[in-house]
Amino acid sequence: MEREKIISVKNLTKEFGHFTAVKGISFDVYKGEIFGFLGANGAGKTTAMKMLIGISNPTSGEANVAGFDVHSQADMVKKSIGYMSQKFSMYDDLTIKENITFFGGIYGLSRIQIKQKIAQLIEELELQEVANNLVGSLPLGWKQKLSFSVALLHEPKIVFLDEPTGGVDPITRRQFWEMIYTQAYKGTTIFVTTHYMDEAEYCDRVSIMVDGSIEALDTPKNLKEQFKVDSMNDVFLKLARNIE
Ligand SMILES: Nc1ncnc2c1ncn2[C@@H]1O[C@H](COP(=O)(O)OP(=O)(O)OP(=O)(O)O)[C@@H](O)[C@H]1O
Repeated sequence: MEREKIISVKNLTKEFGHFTAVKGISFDVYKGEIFGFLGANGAGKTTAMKMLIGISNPTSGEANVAGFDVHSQADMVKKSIGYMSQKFSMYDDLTIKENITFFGGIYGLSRIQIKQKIAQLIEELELQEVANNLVGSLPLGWKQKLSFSVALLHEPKIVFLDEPTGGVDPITRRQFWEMIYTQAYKGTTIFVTTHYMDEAEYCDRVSIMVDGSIEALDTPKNLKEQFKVDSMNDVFLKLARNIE
């Protein structure tokens, strides 16, 4: 059976004046896949992701996300996806319940749906003791898990995660990845950027961007074989060195 493409990108390009940040990238992502979008600082990952979530117009090329064209149907793209940015995006001065209520409203959930989601999330994340505490008082790892859950409130087909685990310890990162696996198992597609190469190993497939171009794209296993190394970290280093 042919796998369902949920993201399809062809020659996608973004120029800022004379500088080309994304240079004609092409790739497909399949339903339920965990797709790692890697690259060094400044490689163009965030710029590419912004085009895929419909908040930045491509200079040229095409991208279809969840069945919608990012250029002409950006509003539909936004409704079909969840997004969690590098910068934690909840309100520190609202409680956990208030944040869920607020974002549920933005995503168009009814009052009953919001109530159900609050109960569900508080139980799943074991936040019973702190549900009425300000989000600002939570440890970063908890905020990130909550932020991920909030990005999924409207049950999007795809969730885009831009360096979701920055700054937390390996155990918390591992717990975060358990949540990602659970969600992918339910059929949600996960598009994730990360700087942590151990996390790249957890992805179904990984693309590696260097200076605006995708220089490698395959499963972690195949990439390690292709570059004749034992870890994704070494794949990354070898690729960056070859390009220089
Ligand atoms: N609005 C903009 N105007 C001009 N240049 C920009 C703009 N946004 C990004 N750039 C440049 O495009 C390049 C790619 O930036 P981008 O943020 O996409 O990289 P990245 O791979 O996401 O890096 P990081 O991991 O640091 O977030 C960088 O050289 C950056 O300075």
